[in-house]
Amino acid sequence: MSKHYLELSGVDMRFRTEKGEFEALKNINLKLQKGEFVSLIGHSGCGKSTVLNLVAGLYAPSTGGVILEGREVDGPGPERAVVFQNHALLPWLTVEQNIALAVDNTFTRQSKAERKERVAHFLALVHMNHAAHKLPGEISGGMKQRVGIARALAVDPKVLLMDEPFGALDALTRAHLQDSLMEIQAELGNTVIMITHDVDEAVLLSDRIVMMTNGPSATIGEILDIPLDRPRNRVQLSDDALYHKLRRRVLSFLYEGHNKVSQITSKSKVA
Ligand SMILES: Nc1ncnc2c1ncn2[C@@H]1O[C@H](COP(=O)(O)OP(=O)(O)OP(=O)(O)O)[C@@H](O)[C@H]1O
Repeated sequence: MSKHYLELSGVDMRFRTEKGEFEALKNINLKLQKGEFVSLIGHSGCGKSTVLNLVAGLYAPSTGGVILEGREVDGPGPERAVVFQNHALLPWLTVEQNIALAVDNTFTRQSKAERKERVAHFLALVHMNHAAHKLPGEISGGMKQRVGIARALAVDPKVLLMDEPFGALDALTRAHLQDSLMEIQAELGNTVIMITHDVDEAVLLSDRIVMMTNGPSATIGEILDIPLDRPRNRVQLSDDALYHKLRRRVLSFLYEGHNKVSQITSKSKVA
């Protein structure tokens, strides 16, 4: 078994289009440890969602493979839960029922009482017990996103995949949810891959930031370690020199322009 928990190994992704084949990703190599929080950042269209879809098992790589705990991913599975930007809750079910549906489908051998308790636990974890009986149409965008996260976590995924989970939210709600996510991850220790366009969000939440070059044939340009102590406090970090250095490194990567895949993958540390 690979000593890494999750691995993308030599992954290329080519799509068939009307104009012929389009190579979105070229030679993606990434290894994650269990419990690691990794962000993917890069310009629009570089292939971040494609990477996530490959790990989710929604796409099969054209070359290479995705390996989780030594086994090749060959389709979607409950051990890899996805949270999208637009929460995708079923509008005719209450908050509680939305989570219960996922729990009931996954834990078929558990008693009704056990499943009910699980739903309540995850509702409480995202501070949504007070709205358990509301319909998605009756709650705010931030609350819907909390429910989406609870639903994803309630099935005990080994890997949580998040595609710009807070992208559609106002700054304050976003900050609250980032804090909640850090607390939850500290408690549950899920392995997370999150796509974001927000440099501050990436530095605040991540153990490592994976920076992608522009497509076509996008690849990993640089991987930045984020050695900031946890728990992290956004107010304290605003005065932290290392935080600013890391932030600057990501910004300069994004603004340097990476149209051509000229460099081999480098791993950088900002000391
Ligand atoms: N099913 C598909 N068929 C053909 N081309 C695709 C398909 N899915 C993605 N692509 C192309 O692959 C490239 C990467 O797309 P992807 O959605 O992964 O980028 P992204 O980095 O997530 O973008 P954004 O940040 O704008 O969401 C784009 O050029 C896109 O047009």
